[in-house]
Amino acid sequence: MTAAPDLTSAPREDGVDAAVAAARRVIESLLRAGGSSTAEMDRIADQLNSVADHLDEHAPERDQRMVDMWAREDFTRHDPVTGPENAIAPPLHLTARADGSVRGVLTLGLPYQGPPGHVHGGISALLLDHALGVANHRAGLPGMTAELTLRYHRPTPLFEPLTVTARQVAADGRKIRTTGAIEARGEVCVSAEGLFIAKYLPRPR
Ligand SMILES: CCCCC/C=C\C/C=C\C/C=C\C/C=C\CCCC(=O)SCCNC(=O)CCNC(=O)[C@H](O)C(C)(C)COP(=O)(O)OP(=O)(O)OC[C@H]1O[C@@H](n2cnc3c(N)ncnc32)[C@H](O)[C@@H]1OP(=O)(O)O
Repeated sequence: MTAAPDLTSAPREDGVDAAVAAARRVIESLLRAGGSSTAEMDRIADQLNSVADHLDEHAPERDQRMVDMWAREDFTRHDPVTGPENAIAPPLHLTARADGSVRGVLTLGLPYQGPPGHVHGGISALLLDHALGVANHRAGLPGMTAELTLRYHRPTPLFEPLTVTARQVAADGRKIRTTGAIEARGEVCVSAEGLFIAKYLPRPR
């Protein structure tokens, strides 16, 4: 069986992707440790600030970095859902399925908590907005989100595999209709319907 084609950038094991994976671990570890931890937080703050200082000293100008971010035709590497260069991305890795839909599996931890032990509704909305956007891209007719309607059927668990799916279902002129869902243990936790308008802002040059 051949692997499903990638629609988002698979993280590499070295370079910035590895540093970003470490940063995600730091975010989770800080939240896990919390205010009553015996860890030396003042020292940790100094260390983290010195890492950030080093990164800033070696970063390109922001305008140049924006051009770089939008130079690729296939995947974005910086976005807050799938981006291997973005430490706030879970990240979600999406692949194309033969039926035209897109699919990814991820497990969310403490940084994404809303209700006790469950995923924040805004995080579910973020995942679905992006997955619907990637489904539109895959269908060859991308657009900007004009409306996103979510139904929260049941709480979405942390610490368990979640399956995110999306597909473009109709296009009428510039109006694109796209649906998606987040499932856990085979049950739909959140479903989404989106209206997208075929338009994109110019890329930085
Ligand atoms: C260049 C592509 C980039 C490629 C990069 C390379 C690799 C990328 C690879 C993968 C990335 C894949 C996917 C990306 C993933 C996720 C994308 C995230 C999506 C977003 O995160 S995106 C940010 C949030 N999004 C906004 O920030 C939109 C703000 N907004 C606007 O920018 C305008 O508002 C707009 C554009 C929506 C419409 O403006 P407009 O001027 O173009 O169109 P206009 O108003 O003429 O409407 C035309 C017809 O749509 C109807 N219509 C319009 N809006 C409607 C609404 N809300 N409800 C119901 N109907 C509506 C009208 O009623 C009319 O209908 P009719 O023709 O029948 O009269």
